Amino acid sequence: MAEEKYDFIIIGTGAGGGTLLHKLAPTGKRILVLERGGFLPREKENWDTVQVFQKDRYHTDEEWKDHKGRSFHPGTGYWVGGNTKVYGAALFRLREKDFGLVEHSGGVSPAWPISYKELEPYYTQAEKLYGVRGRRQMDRTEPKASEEYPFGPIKHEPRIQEIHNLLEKKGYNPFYIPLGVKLHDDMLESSKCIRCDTCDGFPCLVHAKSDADVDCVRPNMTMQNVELRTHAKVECLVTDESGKRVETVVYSKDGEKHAVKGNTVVISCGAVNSAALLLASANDKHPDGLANSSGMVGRNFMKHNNGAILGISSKPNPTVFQKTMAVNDFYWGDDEFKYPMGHVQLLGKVNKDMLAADAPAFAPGLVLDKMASHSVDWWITGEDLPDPENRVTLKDGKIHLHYTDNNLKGFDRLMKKWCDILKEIECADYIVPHSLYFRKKIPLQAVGHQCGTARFGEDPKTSVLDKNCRTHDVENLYVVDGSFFPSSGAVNPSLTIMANALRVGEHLAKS
Ligand SMILES: Cc1cc2nc3c(=O)[nH]c(=O)nc-3n(C[C@H](O)[C@H](O)[C@H](O)COP(=O)(O)OP(=O)(O)OC[C@H]3O[C@@H](n4cnc5c(N)ncnc54)[C@H](O)[C@@H]3O)c2cc1C
Repeated sequence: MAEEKYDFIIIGTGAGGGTLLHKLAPTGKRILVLERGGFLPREKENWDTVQVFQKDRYHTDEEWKDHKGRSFHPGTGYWVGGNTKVYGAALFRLREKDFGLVEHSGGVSPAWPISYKELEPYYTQAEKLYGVRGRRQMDRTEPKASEEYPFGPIKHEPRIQEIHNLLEKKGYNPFYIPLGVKLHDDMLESSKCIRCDTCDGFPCLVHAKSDADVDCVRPNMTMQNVELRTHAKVECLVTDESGKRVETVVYSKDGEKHAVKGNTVVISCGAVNSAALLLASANDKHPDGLANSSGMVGRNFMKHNNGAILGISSKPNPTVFQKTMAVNDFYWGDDEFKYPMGHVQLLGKVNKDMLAADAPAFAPGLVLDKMASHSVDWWITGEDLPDPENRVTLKDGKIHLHYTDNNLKGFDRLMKKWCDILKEIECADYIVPHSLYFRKKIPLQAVGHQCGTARFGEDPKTSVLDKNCRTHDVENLYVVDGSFFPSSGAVNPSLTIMANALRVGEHLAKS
């Protein structure tokens, strides 16, 4: 195994790793990026619902196991850009209170070691980097921002505007989803985004979605100090004799093992794979896994309580680009329930092929088509709480994921509440639960919002990373993907991962 030496080695190119590369590339330091996937191919199948949703074309065919040893296919993909290649690009800031300790009906959501104010400048940078479109001051739970969104909001289509108006009339506060989509509504002829119906959950064939590949990796990969190796899966990290520094990164490519050295090594493989990599790197000095003196590596895995519903009414819904509106009126609870409930947002428009995989429960063909053409489709998120027993382990080199639902009371109330509201405003004669979006038939598959497996904190006994996301135990090892979350809030996680990567990047660039 030939050895080469770099200033920084970044492992993984998703929301965390890709954004970090963007921050570090201008330093001129020698950077090696190792990514287990390749570039996601641009092909007609990018926008083919059957390929994407029924045949899982862009998901890994790897098998993970649940706590009973049953195999399942996780809803995750390995590409340059990571899961941002298929995400819905809803780019939210956590709420200010999410950074403190919050009492939930199901327990406590712990405080972060940094405040919202400390992360705020990096949220602003991340919104600029990913060109977020939105409008401030419509969402009452929105934290104070130092700047406007870089671009105005993506407008609702007529049916959604109608629902927006109906909700407002009832006293609710619908708002525009902050979106990382390169859409210029007023100049569609020159807009990169063509406002189509294959965005949320699909790769973007015309590269009009702001993702870590298009916005961070590609613009930097031709720089002389940056080297990207794709199809390079990191297998383990080897420390020096003291166990205090990572000396060598071992990866496999084209069936061969390679070793590289880096002054600083940053893991960003996604919360599950980063934990797996630390566990796979156990040695004499770190018998329970690298940087795991706390025993917390792999624990406190979170993925949100998620639900999707179709509100079907007699009125057709010809909306094409549907993911434009959200509601946070119940984020912190309501008059009858004093604990947090969660967040409501529109999904990308559901079509008959997305419903088809659930066909035994419904009538096929025309009926599915009719349902899809009359439905308005919603995504509900509640916070799940960190539980040390919800965890990633490795057995015989295979990922095992143990997860038991928690904190469901507020989430269930929100689901019911939202269904009642849709009926009240006559936007749903009936409601159909829709389980396809994250393929929730086997609930564990739904790992899109994975986080928490190497949380940051002040105390090395209860956390894996310090405030700067450096491992407490190994002085040149950092983690910058969703693993660092001590709690998950109830809005989509990516903007927080990106903002934090910029924050950690600044620290690394200075040091
Ligand atoms: C269908 C879907 C829709 C979503 N919609 C939204 C949304 O609208 N808004 C939002 O905020 N979030 C959304 N998410 C979640 C979002 O995509 C993730 O939160 C985010 O991508 C996580 O970033 P990350 O850096 O932690 O991991 P990832 O983005 O998953 O990146 C991990 C990277 O590490 C690489 N890797 C893994 N293991 C190794 C290894 N051993 N060696 C080398 N490389 C490795 C992977 O290939 C990948 O490139 C969605 C997710 C899905 C699946």
